Amino acid sequence: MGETTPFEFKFLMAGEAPRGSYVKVKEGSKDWMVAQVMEVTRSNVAYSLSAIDEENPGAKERVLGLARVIGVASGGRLEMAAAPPRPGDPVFRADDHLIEMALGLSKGNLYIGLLEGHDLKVKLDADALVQKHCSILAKTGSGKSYTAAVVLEELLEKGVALLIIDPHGEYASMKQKNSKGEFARFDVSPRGYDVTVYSPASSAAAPHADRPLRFNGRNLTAREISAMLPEDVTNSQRGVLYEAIKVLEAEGGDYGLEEIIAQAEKDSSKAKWGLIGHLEALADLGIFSGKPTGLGDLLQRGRASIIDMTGVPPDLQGMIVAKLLSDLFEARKRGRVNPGMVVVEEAHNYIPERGSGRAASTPVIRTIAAEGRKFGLGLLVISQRPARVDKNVISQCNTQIILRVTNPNDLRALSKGIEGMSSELEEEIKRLPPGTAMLVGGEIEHPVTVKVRPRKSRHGGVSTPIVGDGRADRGGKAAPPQPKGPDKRQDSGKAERKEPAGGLLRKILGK
Ligand SMILES: Nc1ncnc2c1ncn2[C@@H]1O[C@H](COP(=O)(O)OP(=O)(O)OP(=O)(O)O)[C@@H](O)[C@H]1O
Repeated sequence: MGETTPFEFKFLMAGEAPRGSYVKVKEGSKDWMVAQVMEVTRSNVAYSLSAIDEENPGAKERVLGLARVIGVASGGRLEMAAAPPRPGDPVFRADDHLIEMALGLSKGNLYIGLLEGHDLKVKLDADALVQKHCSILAKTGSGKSYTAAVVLEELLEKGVALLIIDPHGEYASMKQKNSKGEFARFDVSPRGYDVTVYSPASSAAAPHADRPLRFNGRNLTAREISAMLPEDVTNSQRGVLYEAIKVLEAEGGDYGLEEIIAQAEKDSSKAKWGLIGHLEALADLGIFSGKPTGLGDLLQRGRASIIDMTGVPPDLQGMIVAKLLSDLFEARKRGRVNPGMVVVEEAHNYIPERGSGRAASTPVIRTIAAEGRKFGLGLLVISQRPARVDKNVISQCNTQIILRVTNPNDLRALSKGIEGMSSELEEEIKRLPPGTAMLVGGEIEHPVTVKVRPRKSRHGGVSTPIVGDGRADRGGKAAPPQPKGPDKRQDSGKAERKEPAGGLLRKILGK
């Protein structure tokens, strides 16, 4: 009792300081100690059985806040608090400038949203995000693709070239302007972006695509084809491939996939059938026929190229991503294409964690995660199943954007893969409302909770209702809850604005 520590303190509230908001208290004579309100408790001794006061029970109500210390702002820098604040000292609502400084919010140039509990813009740093990679992890319906699109819009405005692997064709709507959202409150002007949709499927199967995605299928080396094959293709099957191509090369012929298949068929081993099956699936898709797509076209400054995988079987998607990203990474190493960022939606399908699947694309995405920054190729991975995404890749992502996650395995995976993830943060993550994200890492010094800004472009990830009560078709689950939050949040935002910054809150003795 009567204690404060350099880590936390309790205080009696006279004004408003909602959970998650920031407060300040003098540390010593001149510097401010900044703390975040973690818990708010309301109590009234008049209602305890031993002391019922029927005359004026309201007078005995107390609102207590528990604040966790972030640090001490000293000379424009945040330092660790060495001493506890003095019991009895007044606690104030922290002002915007101090919060910006303490949390490192002012360093960035990508506007993500408003800090929870304060109408303060939270910005991430474009260079750090691209060079040191980023992950967006959340359960379905939490606003994952919406938030991803907000990040992508900001990157496009900074002139970053984007290549988006889009399994469900959700991102094509970035071309169009958004028509609904709290634009004024978030200081956002709707607009569309320069986006080209490519499809690996035939033009009949993908009429919505702007262009087909095609590769040069002539004289592919055994290594190039091998890199496209799923991880579970055996060494004997790969051996058949190397033999077939060796013969075709020795004949000096100009060969394509058809010739490789025909040559592999001549092999006497049974292993050939598994290989031929994969090669035929690729040939049937027509991905190697027609004019090859220019790699330079795919990475253009301030523009997004979307690889829309709608209608492409999952194992072929992995093979296409493997080929595309290997070619792109090689071209980037040689400086033949612009720097840029590769965005992988539904990343658990393209870089599955061991034991939860295999994909041909795993090795190249791991390579980009490990070496991409040397060559100016960033990675943004998005998934609703953190536990099923390759931990090697997640741990390479310096900036994490986490929305609501409730599955215990996924929460465990977040804790393992992300530095500084505490059990308290895990609790927070379970409770995040849709459209509210926690930012961890990057240039942000301390995890922050952000109400993600409205999209400038139209959101294309809306589930299709299949029954009258608004249930959705995705995985048979109910439609993602529409964010009831914004209205409520707006109210609380207004209430907070009424309270003058620095409103006096009286601190009482510790616990
Ligand atoms: N920041 C936000 N502001 C306003 N609305 C939002 C915001 N974030 C999400 N939403 C709303 O929540 C809905 C669900 O978001 P989103 O489609 O991004 O979910 P998801 O997590 O990607 O789900 P799924 O896995 O089903 O694609 C969207 O239709 C959108 O209307």
